[in-house]
Amino acid sequence: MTTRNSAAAAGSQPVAAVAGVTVRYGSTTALDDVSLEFRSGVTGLLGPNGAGKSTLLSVLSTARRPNSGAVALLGEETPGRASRARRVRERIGVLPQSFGFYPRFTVLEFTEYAAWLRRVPAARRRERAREALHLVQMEKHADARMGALSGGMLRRVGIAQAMVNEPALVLLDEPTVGLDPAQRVGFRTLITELGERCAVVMSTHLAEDVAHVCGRVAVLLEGSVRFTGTVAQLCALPRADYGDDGESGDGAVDGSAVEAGYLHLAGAGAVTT
Ligand SMILES: Nc1ncnc2c1ncn2[C@@H]1O[C@H](COP(=O)(O)OP(=O)(O)OP(=O)(O)O)[C@@H](O)[C@H]1O
Repeated sequence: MTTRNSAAAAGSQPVAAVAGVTVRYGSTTALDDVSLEFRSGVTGLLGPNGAGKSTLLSVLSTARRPNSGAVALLGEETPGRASRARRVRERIGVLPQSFGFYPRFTVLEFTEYAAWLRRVPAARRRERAREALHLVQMEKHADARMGALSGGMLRRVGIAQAMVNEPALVLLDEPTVGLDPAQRVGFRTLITELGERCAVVMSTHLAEDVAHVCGRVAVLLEGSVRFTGTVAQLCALPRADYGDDGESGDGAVDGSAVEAGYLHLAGAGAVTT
């Protein structure tokens, strides 16, 4: 049990928004008329395998253009001119579910390479790479080969490469998958810290991740948004009849309450708060 990220629940301006977004892969509709806004702090995208979470992150990263609908990122309407999309991309950090790397690269070389890809000026690349590695507590492994890292260390370097351009928006696709319980706890702390620096959108199918890290949450089921609101509001759904808001006296929620809210939605219509 932990304290929720209150910054995310605050009524700040949206950092990113999608309106009426539909994405199809052939005959599969991965996102169906999805409208969502993302603000500062950590927002969770919660849903089962195939719900459309990764597809939504690919739209938010500008990697995929929707078949229809509007996308606004960091104050810019996209998709639009290539130069505008590139400008936006330079202010976004992405941790995909898996990322490729040359195994003989050192951790520092890989992070500097990510800085180059994100068009960080040459004079600042090394400094930024070191700062990003410090953020994820990997600076003492800067000279280690990428191919020799454990899964948890690789995920940390993955976060470092996502933060190397000092992004305003960070997209994390299932960042805790494959981590052992202790690593997962450490990662939740790290993601909470990221949410204090920039807006973070994190996809997950783990209710515990949402309970520990997120201020707001959107539940996606079969490509549709079934809930948006605070984590406490999601927890309150099954208990609404009793006037229980799912929140303990210290503003904390737990994973089982999030899971109960999530399961409640399986048989319910869309809820927006
Ligand atoms: N490149 C693709 N080609 C065809 N269908 C795809 C492609 N990518 C995703 N899909 C389909 O789109 C739907 C949404 O997939 P998506 O990967 O966005 O879901 P997800 O919620 O991220 O799932 P997971 O938790 O398993 O990563 C699924 O039915 C999936 O099979």
